[in-house]
Amino acid sequence: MEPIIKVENLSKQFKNNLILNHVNANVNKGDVISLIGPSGAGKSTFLRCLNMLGKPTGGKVIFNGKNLMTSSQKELIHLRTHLGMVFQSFNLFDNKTVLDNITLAPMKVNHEDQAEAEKKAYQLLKMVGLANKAHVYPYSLSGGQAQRVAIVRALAMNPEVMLFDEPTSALDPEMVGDVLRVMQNLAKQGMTMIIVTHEMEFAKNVSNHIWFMDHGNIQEKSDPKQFFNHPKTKDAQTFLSKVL
Ligand SMILES: Nc1ncnc2c1ncn2[C@@H]1O[C@H](COP(=O)(O)OP(=O)(O)OP(=O)(O)O)[C@@H](O)[C@H]1O
Repeated sequence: MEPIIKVENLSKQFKNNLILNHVNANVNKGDVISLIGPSGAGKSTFLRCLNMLGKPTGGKVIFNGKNLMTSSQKELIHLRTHLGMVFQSFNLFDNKTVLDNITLAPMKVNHEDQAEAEKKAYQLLKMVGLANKAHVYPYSLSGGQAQRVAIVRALAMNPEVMLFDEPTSALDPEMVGDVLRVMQNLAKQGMTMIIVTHEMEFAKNVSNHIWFMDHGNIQEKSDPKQFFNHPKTKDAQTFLSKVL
């Protein structure tokens, strides 16, 4: 089976700092990958390079056989709809209702008609326990609710891969479980996911691959059991001794 995403020698330089240093990785359909590592390792930068939100300075990202590095802006807008992204800070439109937040891109970019887009939005809101929030504005949502709406908004585009950038880091502790449960259900349904996270229990119990990143490279790719019980590199051992 061809990987959905192939990352080849990916580099990202900010001024004189090489933040990503020739990263290589493959993502297969159905993979649930937790990308973990110390602060400043390059995890968010890597994730943003996968969908070209941050333009890499070298290497390739091949998504379904297409090299995103050489894709035009127009192609990227289309290709990005297949790579849903959820940010730490929700990024909802404050002046639009929850329903409009969710249906905007499916109607504008995917040219769905309103009835079709709204039907799907209601189904997805129901799935995340927010069916009664369709007509409210984001300011009236808790952080946990806003993040579940952000997940629904990404799902409404029928993505093949979901990218999560520390989706629970900005939440009050009591909200974290609601969001992680939604993500766990997505994983169970077979969604291909890459999650930058500091939630080690989630990484251990839900993902089927751990990518440990430090100093701009993925230093270990393991299954969770092996990684948490027998980290191979000194950097991973040091990291785990601090976070566990
Ligand atoms: N736009 C930018 N300009 C300059 N340097 C940047 C920029 N974005 C990130 N960096 C630097 O790149 C490095 C990696 O940052 P990144 O946010 O990818 O790390 P991270 O592993 O996600 O960390 P954290 O867990 O704290 O979010 C850091 O040293 C950061 O200061």
